[in-house]
Amino acid sequence: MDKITFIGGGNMASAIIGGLISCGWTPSRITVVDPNADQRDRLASEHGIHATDDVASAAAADIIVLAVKPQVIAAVAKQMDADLSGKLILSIAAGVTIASLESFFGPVAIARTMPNTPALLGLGATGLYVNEHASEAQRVVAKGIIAAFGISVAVEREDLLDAVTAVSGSGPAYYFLMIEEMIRAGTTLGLSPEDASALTLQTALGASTMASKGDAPEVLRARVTSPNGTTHAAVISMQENGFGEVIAKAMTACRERAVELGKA
Ligand SMILES: NC(=O)C1=CN([C@@H]2O[C@H](COP(=O)(O)OP(=O)(O)OC[C@H]3O[C@@H](n4cnc5c(N)ncnc54)[C@H](OP(=O)(O)O)[C@@H]3O)[C@@H](O)[C@H]2O)C=CC1
Ligand SMILES: O=C(O)[C@@H]1CCC=N1
Repeated sequence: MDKITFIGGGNMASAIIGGLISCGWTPSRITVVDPNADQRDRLASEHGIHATDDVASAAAADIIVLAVKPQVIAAVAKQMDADLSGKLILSIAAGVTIASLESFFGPVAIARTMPNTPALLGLGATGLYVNEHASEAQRVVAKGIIAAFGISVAVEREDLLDAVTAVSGSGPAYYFLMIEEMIRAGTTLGLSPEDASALTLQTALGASTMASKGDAPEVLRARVTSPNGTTHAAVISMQENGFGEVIAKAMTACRERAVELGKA
């Protein structure tokens, strides 16, 4: 059975580890490396996995997940300073290209991915691009790991991973912001924060569940929108205030930041 080591035990590693374990990975196959003792203690007690601060020890694993900030990866490679032939490196770092990763770790099998935090619930949406050094078996392993915490999309070109970051990697935050703002506005309109929150959250769940059943979002929206009714008034206001433009600009900024992070 393959052993997997996460370098970096922060938000995203926690989400993926939670997903792997709830999908049946035994904790004894999973190690996390993190310099922060509190972080290590939390992950070890929460998941029953091994936690260490010894980055070099990661080279012993079959699969090494790079779950540190993009700017830290070069230092991690220096600390490891090991021949990783035959291993699979799975990077989740935003923007960091396969060319950069190969310059740090050598010509080894690399799966560059872009997951998102709903992985914690098994509801992750992940983009995947695998380099030419990965065998078919390693590609299958990478897809299997991702499948443990949600769906995946294999992109045709590596640069499309930055678009994946703009859609789904950072995407949960856009929905959380929408939820925050709807609760705030509902409260301004007179509801208690508790009621505004309960109604907003159930509406988000209901809408996303309906949208996932196959009908196009514009069709579902049309069914809510009575002629010249209340929804029409709200949607017209959103469109007149540049809602589509706001989203498009935000996602472009996201992709540009991913490209920048890859150059850092
Ligand atoms: N959060 C998200 O939604 C997503 C994040 N990502 C990517 O995941 C990666 C991690 O992000 P995220 O989990 O949010 O970040 P976090 O800051 O939560 O986690 C990174 C962890 O790595 C630790 N760390 C720092 N240096 C080292 C080192 N040399 N060796 C081992 N561990 C180290 C940090 O410790 P300390 O805090 O003490 O420095 C921290 O615990 C990033 O590259 C990001 O682009 C990808 C998709 C989604
Ligand atoms: O904000 C970030 O940089 C990371 C990458 C995608 C989601 N979180």
